[in-house]
Amino acid sequence: MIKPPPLRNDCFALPAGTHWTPVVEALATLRERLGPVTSSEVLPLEQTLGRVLAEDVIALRSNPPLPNTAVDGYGFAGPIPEGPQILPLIEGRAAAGIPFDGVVPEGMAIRVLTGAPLPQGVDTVILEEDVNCDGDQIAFHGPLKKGANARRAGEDVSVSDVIFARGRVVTPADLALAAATGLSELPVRQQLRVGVLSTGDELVEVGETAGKGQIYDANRPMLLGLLEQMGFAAVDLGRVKDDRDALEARLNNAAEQVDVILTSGGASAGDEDHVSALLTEKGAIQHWRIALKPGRPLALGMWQNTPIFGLPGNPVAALVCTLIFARPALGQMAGAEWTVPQGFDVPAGFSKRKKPGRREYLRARIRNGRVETFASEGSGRISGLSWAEGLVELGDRAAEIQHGDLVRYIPYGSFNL
Ligand SMILES: Nc1nc2c(c(=O)[nH]1)N[C@H]1C(S)=C(S)[C@@H](COP(=O)(O)OP(=O)(O)OC[C@H]3O[C@@H](n4cnc5c(N)ncnc54)[C@H](O)[C@@H]3O)O[C@H]1N2
Ligand code: MOO
Repeated sequence: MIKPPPLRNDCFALPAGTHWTPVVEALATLRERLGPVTSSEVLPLEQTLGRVLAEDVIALRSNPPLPNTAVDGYGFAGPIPEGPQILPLIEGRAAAGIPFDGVVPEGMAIRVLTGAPLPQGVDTVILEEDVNCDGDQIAFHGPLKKGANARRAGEDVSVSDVIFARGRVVTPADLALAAATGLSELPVRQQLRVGVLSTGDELVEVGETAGKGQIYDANRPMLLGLLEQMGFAAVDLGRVKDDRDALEARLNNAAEQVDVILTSGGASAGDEDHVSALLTEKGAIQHWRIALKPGRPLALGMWQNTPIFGLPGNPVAALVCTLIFARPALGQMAGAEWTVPQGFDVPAGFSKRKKPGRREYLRARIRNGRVETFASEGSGRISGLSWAEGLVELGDRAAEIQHGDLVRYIPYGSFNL
């Protein structure tokens, strides 16, 4: 006679006998094994936003290129001693883009406008609001330090300085710095091509009529959107049924088109979980049981030299695994630095008991200085992903969290979302 196993209330309990790979171990494997696969090109500056720099970048010009005035006012030679001062004005003025070519004699002043290169003989400027002027001379109170209200040539960046390190992702501010230092083009890497494939007999396409037992493919638009926001070239590989031959054919095709493949669904060990089965049988699989909630049946493997992230089908798990595992790994494959998402310790606005021995991510947001979490931890509750503005990360060892305890909150923005 067979006996039933003891009942489990928590479907996420870590069954004995399986090796549960800690998150840090899986991350370390990815970091160690996945290197840059993209080639480089030189692009005009305006096409480089979000691209990864292929080389260190050197300033071709100083910023500012010449000493200049930081304010509208009057320029002269400093320093100026304490007490009332009267200086005669010389004819002419210096404005941004229209320098004054003459020399300002010692003891005289000249009208200057913000950004104007300092004329010869001028190293100090007084703000026009602090001056009385009758057209021929100016009166004001000292003291003024030599160099007051002036900017030194190269005080921000000197010609030949390294302004960006290889592997940096170009930001809008970087476009300003590159332009200011005379760069009209940058050496960047080509975008990493990341394919997204959904698996499952139950899936239909948005816009189609969903029959009984069918659901709309929600993961694909989400994953394609995530990848695009992270700066990768997202490639839609469509959907495939729970059929091993069809999946194999689709993966063969995908391996020729893209640098890396994300699948969702079929990552677990059920009868219809073909992704993990196929990878085990004909590819190579690195990890597929991770001490993580949600996202424990994550498959990390290779198919014809193309890395595959076999994401769990549940949308919440698919998103968490993409942010935690795929994002830094894809970044490194794209030639960028390995990234660790920036989090903050914030008092918990919730209490919770947790199984030690696995890491957990909860959908969360901050209200009134505390982190609140979504009402359900169900991995299919997609609405919680939209409700949330970030994730709470509970470390492997955490067991009991009480109101007011500090917990790690990682805003979506830390993942570039
Ligand atoms: N006996 C066990 N069953 C399950 C385990 C387990 O350890 N033992 N793990 C559970 C966990 S945790 C997760 S997560 C899921 C993940 O399994 P799979 O990756 O094999 O995913 P599927 O079974 O194919 O799908 C799970 C769930 O997600 C829905 N889904 C799939 N693709 C999409 C999509 N593109 N858009 C929207 N929803 C999708 C699918 O219909 C299922 O409801 O396994 C648990 N089971
Ligand atoms: O861990 Mo599953 O990945 O909860 O949804």
